[in-house]
Amino acid sequence: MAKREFTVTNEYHYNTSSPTRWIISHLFRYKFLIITFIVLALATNTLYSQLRVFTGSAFDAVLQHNEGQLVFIAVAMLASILLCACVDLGARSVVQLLGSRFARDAREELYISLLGKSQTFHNRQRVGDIMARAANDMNQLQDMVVPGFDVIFDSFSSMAVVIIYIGLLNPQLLLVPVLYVIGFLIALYFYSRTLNPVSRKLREQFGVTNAVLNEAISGIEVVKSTSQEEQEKQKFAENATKYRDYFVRSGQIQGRYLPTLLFGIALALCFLHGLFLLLNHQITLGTLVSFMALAGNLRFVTDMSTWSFNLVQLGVAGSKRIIDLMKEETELDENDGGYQGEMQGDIVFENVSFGYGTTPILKNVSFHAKPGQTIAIVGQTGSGKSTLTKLVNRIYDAQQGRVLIDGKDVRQWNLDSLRSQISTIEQDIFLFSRSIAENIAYGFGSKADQAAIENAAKDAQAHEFIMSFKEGYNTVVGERGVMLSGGQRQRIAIARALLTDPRILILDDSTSAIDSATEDQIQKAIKRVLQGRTTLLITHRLSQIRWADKVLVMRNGALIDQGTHDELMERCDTYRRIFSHYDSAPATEQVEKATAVGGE
Ligand SMILES: Nc1ncnc2c1ncn2[C@@H]1O[C@H](COP(=O)(O)OP(=O)(O)OP(=O)(O)O)[C@@H](O)[C@H]1O
Repeated sequence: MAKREFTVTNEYHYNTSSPTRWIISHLFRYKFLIITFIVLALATNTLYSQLRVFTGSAFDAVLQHNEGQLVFIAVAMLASILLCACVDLGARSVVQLLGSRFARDAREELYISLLGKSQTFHNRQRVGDIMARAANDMNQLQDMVVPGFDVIFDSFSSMAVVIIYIGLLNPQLLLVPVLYVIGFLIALYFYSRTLNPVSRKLREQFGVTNAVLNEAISGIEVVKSTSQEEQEKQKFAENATKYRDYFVRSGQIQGRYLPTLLFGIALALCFLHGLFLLLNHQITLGTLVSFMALAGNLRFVTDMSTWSFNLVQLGVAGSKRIIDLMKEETELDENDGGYQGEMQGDIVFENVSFGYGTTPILKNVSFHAKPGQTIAIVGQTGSGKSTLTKLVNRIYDAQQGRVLIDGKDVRQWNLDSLRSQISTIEQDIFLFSRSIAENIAYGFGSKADQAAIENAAKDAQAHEFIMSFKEGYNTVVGERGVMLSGGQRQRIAIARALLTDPRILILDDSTSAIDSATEDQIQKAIKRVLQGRTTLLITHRLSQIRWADKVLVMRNGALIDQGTHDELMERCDTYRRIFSHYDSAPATEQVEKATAVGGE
């Protein structure tokens, strides 16, 4: 079984070895619905064919002036029509239920799988492509069952029933229909084979087109500010054209569909053959009428097979894309049986090296943070400060060396237990498009009450600005929290961390452009959130560095020195360069200057 960072209890496991097996394993969860549908669909087709036979019998009754039989046939036809309508309604409802359950289960399966994927996986994937698979390919699955499978089963069962009925009328009449069915199946096989690769490419191109659109819309601010609408338009047009070309190609294949022509010829031959048997007194006129009406029923399967097979092909192509996504390798495992203790917050980096690809980013980093200590991390931009913190809660794993928490390698911890006791306040804070209260309570689930949320917000210096909104804590913050300023978002994130009360806090406070009143509030909030937990604090602010028990100085991925602010001022050149002009300029500026020096 593939590695996963998240699983749910009692999860149903589907066979993902191939698209067809996956579809079957989904559908077979609902055997009762399948059997009911098969029985009802067969009953509908039998009743429908019986109606054709009644029509022929009515002709014979008219020719024989048998009024009694004519009345009986009329009543039987009416009853059959009513029964047929009811049974058909049942069949359609059951298959709809089957299709929607299939789509729901598949959506849930994909969603759980995406939640369980590692950060490296999500870095690789384009969001637009995932969305295309999750939305459009999923819809394609539902269409594959209804009307796809529904129509295919219906037409093939109708074909079988028609052949049986014709055989019962007179076995000699089977000659042309059977030849037609054989020809039809061969043509259908070649049709599917030609259409299959085009359908697959069509689905893939849809994913690419969607990803391009998604990127342009997500980065709309950059597109506008750099006046690159034309470039984006062209890029989209190129992809949309490719999509259209596949669509046209698929249409051409459908247009060359042979069975429609075959059917016309077969119907004419059926009539000739029937006429021949009639003239030789082997069948009655009524039988000929029934035969032609039954043969006419084959038109349904001929016409429907073009688009219903196309739907199935698109569904199978969509299934393949969904399975491929679910089967994508992920690097970390949830480690269900791992260590689950209450965390003290002791962090040790032991000769840790790491790179995102082949280029090393962190080189042989070692340090120790005791429970409750605040460790500031400073260094030039791109020196690996954020990367270092990402190894603590296993967003990534160290490639060499070990990261230990409370003396245990993070890889030995149960992932959920590890991550739930570590909070991160990123530089680029992500808020969900939900209410402020929900955003603060995120990570605490439904356990947080309003009073606790408000207390956390007060401690994070956020209560005041939240109350200035008309809807207070119920204000919805817009996608990614766009309705809030950077400083406001940061305080919401601090409130979230205060509420979760983690043992280890990772705080990236590299933002600089904040006015002094807000700055003051943020400083207070950060000072409050540091209390009582081990904190890794990425910062450019001297005031915060002064609170730290230890400062780590990073340069080009190496930890070049560590100690208290005073010790480092005394012995570390790079560090001294950072703060040598502190008296007059803000710390951020100093770091920027030092970055230029440090990078030399
Ligand atoms: N997801 C990623 N995939 C590939 N490379 C990455 C990824 N994230 C960061 N890097 C690279 O790793 C290096 C270190 O980045 P990191 O974000 O850790 O630096 P930093 O010191 O936190 O920088 P800053 O102060 O600008 O935030 C950079 O060269 C960056 O390009």
